[in-house]
Amino acid sequence: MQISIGNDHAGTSYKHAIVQHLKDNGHDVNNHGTDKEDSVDYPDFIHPVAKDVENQSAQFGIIVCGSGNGANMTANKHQGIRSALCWNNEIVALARQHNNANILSIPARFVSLQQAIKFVDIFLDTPFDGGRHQRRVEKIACS
Ligand SMILES: O=C(CO)[C@H](O)[C@H](O)[C@H](O)COP(=O)(O)O
Repeated sequence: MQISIGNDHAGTSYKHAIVQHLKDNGHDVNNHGTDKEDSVDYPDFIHPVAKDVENQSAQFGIIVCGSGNGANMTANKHQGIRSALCWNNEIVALARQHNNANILSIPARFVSLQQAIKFVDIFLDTPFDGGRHQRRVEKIACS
């Protein structure tokens, strides 16, 4: 599966571990950085991930910053994006099952690395339920 990933300086260490985990599990990864710990502006590294998912050059995106909020707000500015800020396993699963989320936003300063990697696995392994949720998801997009 083609996955795009991006992060700010608060998410760099988690990003590196997540990229390795994804590659170990046979996924292709577009890493949009940042790859350093120097302070950066998260929109610069999140917009490219959202564009990849929006133009379907990646099936899913993973974005990582300190609280997850700024990255999530940035990604959701893109028309075709449903980015979910998640902080426990159930919320990750529901983001896929009920909201057909295509980007996972991880709050690196508030969850452990082990939790973050588990969130990625749940996100990629959980299908959208469709049904009544499809009707609701279609109403999210503003015309
Ligand atoms: O998007 C954020 C805030 O909503 C992220 O948490 C950033 O990583 C955070 O703002 C960075 O803060 P810093 O003090 O500049 O490291």
